[in-house]
Amino acid sequence: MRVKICGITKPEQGQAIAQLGATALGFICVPASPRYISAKQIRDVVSQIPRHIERIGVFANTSCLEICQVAVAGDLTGVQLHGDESPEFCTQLRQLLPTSVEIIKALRVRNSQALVQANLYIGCVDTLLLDAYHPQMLGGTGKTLDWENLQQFCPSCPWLLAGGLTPENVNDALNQLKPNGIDLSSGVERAPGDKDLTKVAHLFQQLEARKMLADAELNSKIPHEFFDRREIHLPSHS
Ligand SMILES: O=C(O)c1ccccc1NCC(=O)[C@H](O)[C@H](O)COP(=O)(O)O
Repeated sequence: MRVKICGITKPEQGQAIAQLGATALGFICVPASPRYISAKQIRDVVSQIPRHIERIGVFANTSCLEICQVAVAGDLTGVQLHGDESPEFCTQLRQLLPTSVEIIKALRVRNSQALVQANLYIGCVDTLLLDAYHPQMLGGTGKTLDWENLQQFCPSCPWLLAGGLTPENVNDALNQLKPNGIDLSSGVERAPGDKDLTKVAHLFQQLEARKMLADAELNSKIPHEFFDRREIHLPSHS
């Protein structure tokens, strides 16, 4: 499962979080955010992390040109559109960015209409991300979604779950939903843009324990299923 830790601003924290197990680091390229980071600063973080770690720039309501410039200057592997970008805007951006650069469209879920809206982006973007709606803030709100109401959400493209995830509630969320990845920011922070490495380590311990449990369950099923199959394939004596 993809695990994106968003709102990285410090090279040493980016490096430590990559070592702890993040598959992606997120950089907030929205100037109004307390987690804002420039393309030059993104480069400083990126220079400290292994190349296989994804590097996602988060943008909101800016131009395709600005996104493309930061994507190149920041050596990004993906861009996340966190504002009110239309499917047409995403299609235009797709034509301008190299195909290797992932486009993630974030939907801030206010009501069930947002989930219907998700269908409009299929084919225009690579991945969807569901985040909580907040009247004043675009992201990093710490607010959780109503997971129970999301159980029917099953888009025909990969999707990431965001919104108020913490080391304490991540298992609850994943027991109810099966996203292709998760995205956390304020739930693993001391202050906006200042990640708490103890909380990040706790998150990965929780995910590791979950994986071990799933593996153990799978292993306990194998002998039974294997035996069943052998019986089915026994030669007939008739
Ligand atoms: O984090 C911000 O400050 C931010 C500002 C403007 C647009 C998007 C922003 N964050 C987007 C993210 O990807 C966050 O990780 C996501 O909203 C989840 O945040 P949280 O609820 O704090 O885990």
